[in-house]
Amino acid sequence: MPNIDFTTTNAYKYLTDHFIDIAAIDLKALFKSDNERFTKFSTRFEDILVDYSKNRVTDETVALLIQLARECRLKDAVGAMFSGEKINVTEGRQVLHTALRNQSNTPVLADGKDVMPEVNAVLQQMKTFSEAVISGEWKGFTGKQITDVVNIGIGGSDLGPVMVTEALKPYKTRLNLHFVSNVDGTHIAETLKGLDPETTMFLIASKTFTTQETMANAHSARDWFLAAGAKEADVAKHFAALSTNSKAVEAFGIDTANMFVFWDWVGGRYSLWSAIGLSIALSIGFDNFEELLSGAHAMDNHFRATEFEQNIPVILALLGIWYNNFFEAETEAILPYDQYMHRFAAYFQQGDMESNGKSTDRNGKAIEYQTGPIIWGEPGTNGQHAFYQLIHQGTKLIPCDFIAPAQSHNPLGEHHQMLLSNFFAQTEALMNGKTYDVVVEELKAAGKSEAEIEQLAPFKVFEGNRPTNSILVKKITPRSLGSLIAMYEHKIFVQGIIWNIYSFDQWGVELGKQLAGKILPELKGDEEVSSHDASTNGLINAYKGWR
Ligand SMILES: O=P(O)(O)OC[C@H]1O[C@H](O)[C@H](O)[C@@H](O)[C@@H]1O
Repeated sequence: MPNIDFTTTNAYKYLTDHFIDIAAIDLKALFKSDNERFTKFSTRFEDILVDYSKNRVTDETVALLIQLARECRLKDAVGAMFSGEKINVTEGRQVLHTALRNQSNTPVLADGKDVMPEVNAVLQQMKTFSEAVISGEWKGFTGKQITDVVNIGIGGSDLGPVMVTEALKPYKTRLNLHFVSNVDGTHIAETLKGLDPETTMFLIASKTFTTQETMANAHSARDWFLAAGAKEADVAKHFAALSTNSKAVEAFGIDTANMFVFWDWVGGRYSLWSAIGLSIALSIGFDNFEELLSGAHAMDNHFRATEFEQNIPVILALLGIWYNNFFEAETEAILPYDQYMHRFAAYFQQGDMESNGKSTDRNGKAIEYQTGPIIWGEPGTNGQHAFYQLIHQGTKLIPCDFIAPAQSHNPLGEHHQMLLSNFFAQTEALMNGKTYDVVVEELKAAGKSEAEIEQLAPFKVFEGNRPTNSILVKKITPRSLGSLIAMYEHKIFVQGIIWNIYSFDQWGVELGKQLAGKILPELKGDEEVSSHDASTNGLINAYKGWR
């Protein structure tokens, strides 16, 4: 793996100087001076059009950013990931989620062994199982068909399946999917309220099968099931496990025939393509799940083989670095104009922030530059009526990705045109803003007095010059969604390479877990707790007094 401090490269030096020029230029002027800008700075991948022309870049910026990627030896890093090098160094693992969707079936080696036969065997098992449950051939303990499936998992064992099943709801089978993640008993209690133990199936989704939240919810689900009169032997008809940890699954009492394995070279937040995607296969049918994999595989091929100049994940990653490390933008918004994609930003909060929220470089040294951005977002148009004020007129620069399908799954009257008119209008408004002179004209036309105009005008000015990417997709289908997800995954990878961090571990989530493990037994008795700092002691003791 390359190991280069990007701030020591020539490209970084050039970009630092170049930034001073670009910071003084307005996006509108860039469009005026170049008729080819849209053609040059937009690219198509199958049914996805990525327009990055509304970014604060010139030909020179893009060329320098690509030089940066070259100096950081990005190509070698891409090769290292796909060919199964142990690039997840701190955990001693390969990073091979791309093998899970390797529909071309070419051998992929991990420790010298081709992983494809195992990958295909699990896919076959998922196909057989999901088809039996969907068709109703699979029966519950009283002989009834399964109607509802509850996926119990958290983090990467929840967010991907939730996001995809929501995004692909138009493809839904007859099964109703539910997701329980939070250890807050409310989550499982509320989910189970409407369900019938005779027709409910549980998928216990956990890479490690040791995660506290998931194990607690899995036990509660089993208690609920057994309390309905089912016997231990009936568990096999209603519980399946998705995990890398066969021993723990057996110890929990799940029939190994109902176990769907994956491997430690699949990162949790990259696992929806693995057995963790069983809830997706049940929700949209196995053929559609395969389409999702195919779409991702097509993007993998694009990422692997396309020159950086036309490589969508590479370009998006470099633009992110431009804002993060030169403009000092702290956040990035993902704004899907598609109600079905309402969990897309939440999904990439884990994908991006757990991957690149690091402050130690690959040499083990503390980092002195900015790494991963804060990712956030909500579907349009709801966001427009909530937080867009700050994006338009606040003091912070927030690069935004606008995503919209050209075709709606629900072409209801003029709804979709209204939605898309907002999608187009927002990026235009963010770029163009509104000048003082235009504001004055408008106020005059509205019959305002000179004094009123003078008083109001400053508040109505929009500076504009705010960068956006527009990602227009012909239609959100399993295939196009697969490509979109893989596009963001690879963007995250590229940024991790440039920032010289390890994107595939997540040590930062451990400390809280450890401390919770220490506090849990202290909550049991009534005695006062004094083993922590004054604040933590005070809070624990107040809780004990109130419960
Ligand atoms: O799938 P599991 O082993 O239950 O892990 C669930 C989640 O646990 C932790 O929070 C990790 O930081 C996540 O990356 C992971 O997705």
